[in-house]
Amino acid sequence: MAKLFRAAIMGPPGSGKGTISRRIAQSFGLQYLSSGHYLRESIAANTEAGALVRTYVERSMLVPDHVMTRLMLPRLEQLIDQSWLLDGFPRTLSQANAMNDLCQMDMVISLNIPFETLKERLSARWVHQASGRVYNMGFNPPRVQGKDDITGEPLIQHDDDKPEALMARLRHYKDVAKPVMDLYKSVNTFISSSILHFIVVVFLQTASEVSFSTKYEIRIN
Ligand SMILES: Nc1nc2c(ncn2[C@@H]2O[C@H](COP(=O)(O)OP(=O)(O)O)[C@@H](O)[C@H]2O)c(=O)[nH]1
Ligand SMILES: Nc1ncnc2c1ncn2[C@@H]1O[C@H](COP(=O)(O)OP(=O)(O)O)[C@@H](O)[C@H]1O
Repeated sequence: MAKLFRAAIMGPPGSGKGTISRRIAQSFGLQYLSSGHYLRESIAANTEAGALVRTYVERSMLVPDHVMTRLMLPRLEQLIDQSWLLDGFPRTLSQANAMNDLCQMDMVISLNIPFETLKERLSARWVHQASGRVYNMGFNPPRVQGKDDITGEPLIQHDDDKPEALMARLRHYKDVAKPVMDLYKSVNTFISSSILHFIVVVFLQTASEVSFSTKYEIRIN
């Protein structure tokens, strides 16, 4: 059996985690698992658990660790014989420790993006609320302005993507992410975006059949 590959991507809001990980997963044939997606699914299911999750997500607060692990770990257990890329999980040390009890990660990618770039990207980010599909008026605009490509439903902008909210979100991200990064650095599974840039460039040079990659741009600080 081919060796399995398990990776996670980390980065502050607006760093491009969702955008790049969907593309990496698609081109390397990995299962893509997004914590945000499963949380939105749980909210849409209108259960008691979903109602609780909603109170956190609506305020851009981290959902409690025990709720997150109960949501994510069973899904990972089902994919025990597959390769995957995780977006948005683990986000805290407690989540990373719970993950480690289930399986070892082969690679953790951290996107390291300058503040000014995050600000620009988030102010131009439009999302389709129900699916979490993300657009950017400059980088990957929708086919019809203000409308989701698949459903045609209206796109929205999140209040906390505004520049005034960004500094606090970033500070919070750094506080929570640092112990997680330290953990993965200590077991040598950690790569920063400059190395990721190198990997993607090599990939571009060797996988010319993957047309999306030629359009991808990664900024490094
Ligand atoms: N210019 C540019 N924009 C990007 C890039 N990657 C993502 N974006 C846009 O930046 C915004 C944030 O990306 P997203 O994937 O939602 O970031 P996340 O919050 O880390 O998951 C979105 O509007 C994306 O369309 C990139 O490499 N270059
Ligand atoms: N691993 C996690 N732990 C706690 N809360 C999470 C986690 N992943 C996602 N969330 C919650 O879901 C929201 C949306 O997540 P996501 O779609 O990954 O967007 P973003 O990258 O902008 O935070 C977050 O603001 C947070 O409230």
